[in-house]
Formats: sequence, C-alpha cells, structure tokens
Amino acid sequence: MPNEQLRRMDAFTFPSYSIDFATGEVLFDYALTGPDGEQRFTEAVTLPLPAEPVSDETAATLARVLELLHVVAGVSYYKAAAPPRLVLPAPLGAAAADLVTAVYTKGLAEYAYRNQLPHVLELRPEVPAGEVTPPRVHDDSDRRPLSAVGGGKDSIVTLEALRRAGFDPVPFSVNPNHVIVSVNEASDLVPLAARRRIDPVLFDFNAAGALNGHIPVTAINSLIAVATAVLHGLGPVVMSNERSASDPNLVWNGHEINHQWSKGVEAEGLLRAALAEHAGLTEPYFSLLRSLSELHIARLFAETDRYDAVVTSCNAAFKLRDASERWCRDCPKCRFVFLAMAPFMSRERITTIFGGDLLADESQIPGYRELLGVDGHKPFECVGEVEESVVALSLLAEQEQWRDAPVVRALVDAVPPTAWSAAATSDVFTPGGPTHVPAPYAKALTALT
Ligand SMILES: CC(=O)N[C@H]1[C@@H](OP(=O)(O)OP(=O)(O)OC[C@H]2O[C@@H](n3ccc(=O)[nH]c3=O)[C@H](O)[C@@H]2O)O[C@H](CO)[C@@H](O)[C@@H]1O[C@H](C)C(=O)N[C@@H](C)C(=O)N[C@@H](CCC(=O)O)C(=O)O
Ligand SMILES: Nc1ncnc2c1ncn2[C@@H]1O[C@H](COP(=O)(O)OP(=O)(O)OP(=O)(O)O)[C@@H](O)[C@H]1O
Repeated sequence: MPNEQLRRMDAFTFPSYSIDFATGEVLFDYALTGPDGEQRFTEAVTLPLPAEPVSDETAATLARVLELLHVVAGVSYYKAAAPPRLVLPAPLGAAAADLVTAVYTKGLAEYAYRNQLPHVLELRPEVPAGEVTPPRVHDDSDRRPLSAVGGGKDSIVTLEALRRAGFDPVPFSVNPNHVIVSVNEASDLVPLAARRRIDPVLFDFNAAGALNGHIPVTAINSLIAVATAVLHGLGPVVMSNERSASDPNLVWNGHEINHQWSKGVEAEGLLRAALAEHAGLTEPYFSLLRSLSELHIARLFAETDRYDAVVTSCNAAFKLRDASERWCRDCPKCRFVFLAMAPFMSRERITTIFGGDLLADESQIPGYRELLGVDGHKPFECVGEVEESVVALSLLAEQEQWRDAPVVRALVDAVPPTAWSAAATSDVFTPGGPTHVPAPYAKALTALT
C-alpha cells in the first residue's frame, strides 16, 4: 500500500483475536481503515502449553489477559499510520482504559517526538459503551514466580536473588535468542518460552518508508508473560525494571518523552491495576529491582561471575534481523553498562565480558560525554541517569587500574564542578522510590542489598 494511502488512514481497529488450545497459538487481528480501503495485519503469539489440559476457569482468566494483550500489542501496527481514531473492540473498565490510553500516548511518546506527531500524545481511545462482566478472582500468588529474562545483567540479578531467597523461579522469555538460551543454561533452571511473530507486512511497509519508531515493547512482553503464568498456574511475573527507567529523556510540548516508559513505575502500576480489574488477578506482576539504580544493580551483578561468558545487555544483539553476536561495543547501552560495571571488577574481567576495553578507546569519548550530561540529552536507550554515570566515573578516578585510562582521563577533565558535587552527595546506592514489591518478596530484595 503506498505511503500516501497510509497517511490518509483515519482509524485503527481490532477486528478479532483467537486462541488454539491444541497449539497455544494466539492470532491477533488489526486493521487500519480510511477512504482508500483497509489494511489488515495479523500478529501471532505462541504460548507454551502446560502438560495438563487447561480448565474452563483458567481459559476464562487467560481470555481476559489476552483481551488486554490484543489491544496493547496493536501499537506496532498503529504506528505505521498514526490515524486520529483508536477504536477499541469491546467495553473496558476505567483501569484497563487508562492502561490503553497511556500505552498509545506515553508509550509512543518517543515515536511521536521523532516523527513530529503531537496528536499521538493526545490520543484518546474510543471505548464502546457497555458493562464489562466482572472477572472471576484468580489468586495464584503463592505459586512459583515467572521471572522474565532478557539476557542482560538486570534479569540475572533478579533470577539469582529469587533463587537465593528460596522462590524457585521459572525463567521466561519471548523469542529467546542464543544469548537468552545461554543465560538460562548458565542458571541451570528450566525455562519457559513464548514465540511472537510480527506480521511481515509491517516490515515491507517499513522498508517502503512508512512511519516507524520506538514502541513500548516491555508492556507487550509483560502481558505475554502474565498470560503464560496464568496458563501454567504460576505465581507473579517478576520483572527487573530499575528506578531510573521512570525518568524521562526530555520534555516536548509539555509532555515527558521517556524511551523506557513501559519499564517505568507508572506503567507497572497501570498494568497491575488493569490486570486486577479486567482479569481478576490479585498479585500478577511487579519489578523486584524497582528501588535500585542501574549502578547498584551493576555492583550486585559483579558479585558473581557465573554469567560472565553469556551476559549481554546490548540491544543490538536482540534485533529481529542482523543482530550482533554479543556486545556491539559502540552504542550508548554498551558504553553505559561498561562504565557501570568497571568500578566493581578487575579490568581483565570486564574486558573479557565485553570483548574489548571501551575506556581505552578514545573514539568512545563523544558518546560518554552524552552519558555524563556534558553534551546533548540522555540518549534514547536503556541507560542510567547522568548522576549514576558521574558517580561511576568518580569511582574509576580513584582506582589505580582505571585512573590513567585515556577515556577516564578525558572525561574527568570534561565533567563540570556542579556535577561532581551532585555525585558526592548522591544516593545511587540507597534503595528508594515507590515499588509494588509484595511483602513475601521483600526479603529477596533485602537479602540482595
Ligand atoms: C533491538 C532494538 O533495539 N530494536 C529497536 C530498533 O529496531 P530495529 O529496526 O533496529 O530492529 P528490530 O528490533 O529488529 O525491529 C524491526 C522493526 O520491527 C518493528 N517492531 C519491532 C518490535 C516490536 O515489538 N514492534 C515493532 O513494530 C520496529 O519498529 C522495527 O522497525 O529501533 C526501533 C525503532 O526505534 C525500536 O522500536 C526497536 O526496539 C524494539 C521494539 C526492542 O525490542 N527494543 C528493546 C531492546 C528496547 O528498546 N527496550 C527498552 C524498553 C522500552 C520499553 O518502554 O519497553 C529498553 O531496554 O530501554
Ligand atoms: N525477550 C524478552 N522476554 C521476556 N522478558 C524480557 C525480554 N527482554 C527483556 N525482558 C524483560 O524486560 C525488562 C527490561 O529489559 P532489559 O533489557 O532492560 O533487562 P535485562 O536484559 O535484564 O538487563 P539489561 O538492562 O542489562 O539489558 C526486564 O525485566 C527483562 O527481564
């Protein structure tokens, strides 16, 4: 379909979804509609099936979770045209409608900013009138937790914390690649996996220049994880989203633009409320690491070397096509994670983990200046706050193994005195801020810190 026709689309709708309990395949249909006709998309999610047949009660709860997933996963296709109307398939309660509104506005905020589409930030879904039948209450909160694994340091810290606290976590991933498979193998835990297939038509549209940009992928992965937990009679989905994920990159037209919005505490609260209201789930989802800074998590990661040969936080390793093998060593996330881990490891160990020494490479200096707030704004990536980077640099400047590294020397000279004084009184190693960690899990966090 030519781009001019896509630009004239005036509504995005959700025609249907279906689940096949023989295969675990769930098909979600979407449509862009406008004066030139309709463009359909189908996304396929294959859930891992349990050994036992699925009871009617479980199927009913699962259906409620999938109704939310259907609407939330539509962002990938909505963004190809950004029409003014978002027409939901069925009535929703207030909490579920709040989640959907936030996913399509705040979750697409970086996309709206980069494509200069301010109307996306004001989008309000059209919710059909009618009552929603209250869900049956579903309480599996005392069962084994499902622990989302992304292959990076954060989910490894969570997995180990849960295990040490005696929770016997089940690792879970969507489309696990070789990195995630290796992390699971290193953990010696038996994982569950779901498959997600984006409609290939979207990639053709992207190649032809359709509107494109970042989407709130954590919201989608989270709902797939909750659906899997319900299907397998497991307990809460435990995420590893950190404190700084809630902080915006910049403010545009009075709106906060946050690359990591669906990892933030607001999204966590909205998802929990929607799952309670719409699916009757009492304790479905929380982030164990919410109160911790990235720097603190890096320090905790350094305490064990079990995952050194496999841990990979670089997003380039998770592209659907042309992925890097492990760390690309040339992106904001590689730079930040190297800086955050370096104070807590020998230079030899971190160089082995990354396959190179980023602080010996002067071509990294411009990228590090952004992370340290000397130039530009916080990059649109999963990186910590400027203050965390300055604290990490101050720790490196005190260490003999690092203080003469070319990048460390250049950065120490570049950071302004105000940043050093903020770093000197920083609370980056003090857990803080709102969390949704339930009481029984608080001990896993306390043991950690
Ligand atoms: C791996 C990555 O960072 N991808 C981002 C990148 O996409 P790229 O084209 O380079 O590669 P692919 O990921 O293979 O995507 C191909 C196209 O498919 C679209 N798409 C992908 C996944 C999806 O769920 N829906 C989609 O429509 C995508 O638009 C591509 O055209 O750049 C894109 C544009 O900025 C990003 O949207 C891609 O980000 C992925 C969705 C992704 O998985 N990113 C995570 C690594 C990520 O950024 N996580 C954030 C948390 C964000 C959140 O709020 O949840 C983080 O770690 O901070
Ligand atoms: N493919 C995936 N399947 C399921 N959950 C995922 C997947 N990728 C990431 N996650 C989860 O989403 C959250 C955010 O991912 P993120 O990439 O920040 O974490 P990470 O890989 O654990 O650590 P790092 O920040 O070092 O990359 C984490 O809780 C992570 O476990």
